[in-house]
Amino acid sequence: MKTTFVVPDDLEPARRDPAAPAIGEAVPPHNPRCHGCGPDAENGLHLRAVFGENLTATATLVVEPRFEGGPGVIHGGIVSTLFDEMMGLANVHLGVVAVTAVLDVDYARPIPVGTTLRLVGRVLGRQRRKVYSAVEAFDDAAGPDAEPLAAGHGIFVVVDPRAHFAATRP
Ligand SMILES: CCCCCCCCCCCCCC(=O)SCCNC(=O)CCNC(=O)[C@H](O)C(C)(C)COP(=O)(O)OP(=O)(O)OC[C@H]1O[C@@H](n2cnc3c(N)ncnc32)[C@H](O)[C@@H]1OP(=O)(O)O
Repeated sequence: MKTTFVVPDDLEPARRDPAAPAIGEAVPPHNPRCHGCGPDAENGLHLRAVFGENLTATATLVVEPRFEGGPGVIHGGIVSTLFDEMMGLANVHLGVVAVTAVLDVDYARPIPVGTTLRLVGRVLGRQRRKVYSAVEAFDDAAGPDAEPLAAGHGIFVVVDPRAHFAATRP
């Protein structure tokens, strides 16, 4: 991967919220209308992630023809959306509401329509209100040792949801 994103080497460890659903359980959608994970989002991605060890969240997704950008390959904006969401879902381990401030995507390989992607989001650590997270997308058919097709990093900032969404929540 050739990203220039810098992960600080002095991150504080992130701690799992004891009240979060157990490892192996589904990550609950944070908003039923969310384009990434909401079950009620018409035309949404409907990601279903499961909590894993080491502050990870994992999901699989088939690259449908409606996700096409270049001929026969996924649109880069869809990859960005998947990455934003998968890191957001991994952050649910922490029991905080954190919104994306920075999203960095390394598109390493073209991803053909029809690929089943395995997406793994992971919390790396914290720095005050910032949560640093990472994500990788693999060809699920390529086996456990395959290199990622794309990878990303994000900085999320913990907010008070009542104040942050006060003006926009329906
Ligand atoms: C109740 C249920 C609700 C559920 C909702 C769940 C949502 C989850 C969704 C999940 C999935 C989908 C996710 C989505 O799609 S979330 C949707 C996309 N994101 C947004 O809409 C966020 C828009 N931006 C903002 O609201 C503000 O800018 C935020 C809140 C991010 C910061 O403004 P705020 O005034 O509050 O904070 P601050 O300025 O004091 O900064 C605080 C710290 O952050 C650092 N910093 C800030 N910006 C940057 C930057 N660009 N690069 C590097 N660092 C940055 C800053 O240096 C400082 O660090 P330090 O000084 O400590 O070192």
